[in-house]
Amino acid sequence: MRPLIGISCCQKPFGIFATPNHAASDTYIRAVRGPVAGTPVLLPAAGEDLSSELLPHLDGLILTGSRSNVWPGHYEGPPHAEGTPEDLQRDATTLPLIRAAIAAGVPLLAICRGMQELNVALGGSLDQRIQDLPGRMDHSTPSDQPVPRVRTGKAHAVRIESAGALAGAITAESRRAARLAVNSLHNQGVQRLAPRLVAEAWAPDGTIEAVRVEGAHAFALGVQWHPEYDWERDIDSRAIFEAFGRAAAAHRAARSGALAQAAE
Ligand SMILES: N[C@@H](CCC(=O)NCCCC(=O)O)C(=O)O
Repeated sequence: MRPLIGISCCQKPFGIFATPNHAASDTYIRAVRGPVAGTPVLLPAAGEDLSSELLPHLDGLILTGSRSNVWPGHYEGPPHAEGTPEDLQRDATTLPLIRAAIAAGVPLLAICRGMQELNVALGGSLDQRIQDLPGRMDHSTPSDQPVPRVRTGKAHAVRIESAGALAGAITAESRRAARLAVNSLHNQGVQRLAPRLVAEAWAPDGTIEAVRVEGAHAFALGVQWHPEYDWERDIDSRAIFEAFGRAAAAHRAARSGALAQAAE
């Protein structure tokens, strides 16, 4: 049996009546069916803590990227600029789910907005527009490039902590180089790092690009870039998903063993 991988959804208006729906990009589904070797399960932005109902059935959790942003009230930040997209229902679902998944030892891979949620869920804060800060790069989606290029192209390099969880997940060649080239589609980023998080990768301007959860019982990694866009061409993106998949498969085996023991 493949491990069950929860994928966080956003609440988005669909159709002529702009009816709220729950959605995640197909790129996450394909990554789970491919290098993760799991079964994807979409988790709705239900607006409430579903941890106790969901986590006993999940072997891994992917916190997805999104144009929307974590509500600043969750980290005592200033209100967003007018028109900045938010998703309060998603926040209300993912922030407690992240804390519970870490406590329960459910493997977790947090991507872009997901890494920002991880930082906020554990007590950190966010800068809302990195590009406006002195000495910082513009990490956002360039408006002058075709979208496919932005997603599958490389925007900048990141320096990697050579003895961390990310280094253990990527290829030996990139580990030795302590460097990766990544895409970049974000305005926000880590301001105050949460107490339990350890920074593991940095952009040239110092922006934190990857974190691990210190003392986590299982795989617990966040990345600010999007490996789901280019894992079919980028061996390190693929390796990150494969490492997460191995952790989810181990969780599945342990969970199956526990279920079998309980049935005796
Ligand atoms: N909104 C946050 C997080 C950015 C993010 O997750 N980007 C992915 C957008 C989805 C896409 O365009 O493919 C921020 O701006 O920092």
